[in-house]
Amino acid sequence: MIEFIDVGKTYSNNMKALEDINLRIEKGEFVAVIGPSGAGKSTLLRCINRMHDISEGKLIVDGVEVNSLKGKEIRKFRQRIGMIFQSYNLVTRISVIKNVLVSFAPKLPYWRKVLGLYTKEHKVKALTALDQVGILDKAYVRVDQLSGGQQQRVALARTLAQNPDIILADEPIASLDPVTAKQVMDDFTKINRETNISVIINIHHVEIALEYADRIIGIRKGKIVYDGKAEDLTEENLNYIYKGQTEELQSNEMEGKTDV
Ligand SMILES: Nc1ncnc2c1ncn2[C@@H]1O[C@H](COP(=O)(O)OP(=O)(O)OP(=O)(O)O)[C@@H](O)[C@H]1O
Repeated sequence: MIEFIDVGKTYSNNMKALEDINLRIEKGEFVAVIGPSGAGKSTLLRCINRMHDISEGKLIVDGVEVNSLKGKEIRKFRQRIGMIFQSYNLVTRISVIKNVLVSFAPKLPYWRKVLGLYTKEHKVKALTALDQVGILDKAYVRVDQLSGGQQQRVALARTLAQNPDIILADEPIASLDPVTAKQVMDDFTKINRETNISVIINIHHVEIALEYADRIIGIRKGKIVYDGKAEDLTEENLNYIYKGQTEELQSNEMEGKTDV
């Protein structure tokens, strides 16, 4: 379970990115975080795995108070949380399987790490993860020979091989065409249903968020302005989540500001 209690996040430039966040996400939920650009979606996600430190309140993940973790504890904690990015974060000049095997590197003794010697068990786990996302046949292909959607699946397989409790995906389909985007979202759904891993996706495509997620969290100016079932989200709710942006654009246009 992920619990935000009165969480706030202010960046060092005094930008208040999150304010009064109170949130509880149970194990196995499929949640989409939506909101206008700059609303705080990435910040929210990245606080969960301690890529960013919170400035106020408490953030508890499976009983662990995230901000109390230090050094090695943080690395161990992050092993339980898979992170998927828009840019895939793969090493494109090496094979698919080698990219997936990287997820075991933190657990390897130094000499094995240096020599890139993974165990048979690791290889089986990596191949199983590739099978789960439907690209087992690409295991020995170089990543730069794959399409964007296939590369995102490799990233997902790498995360799965790590056997996480939670997957955080920051704009995972932003660089994909609509058909491939849906295939990748289907993968997330399958993983979520089959393994009960919690999936939290930060996403710009509202219609895809509504189609795939069970729960929608709408953020506007660092605050949660909607938290409920996808099927209960109304046009009015959506206007409220995104309204601020529209209003600001209009008022900036009226004031003659074009740099927004
Ligand atoms: N490292 C940082 N230092 C300072 N300010 C930051 C930093 N990262 C984000 N911000 C600011 O915090 C606010 C929230 O940013 P965040 O990236 O979380 O928004 P977002 O909703 O994910 O936006 P987008 O959809 O455009 O990615 C923005 O105003 C942004 O400029």
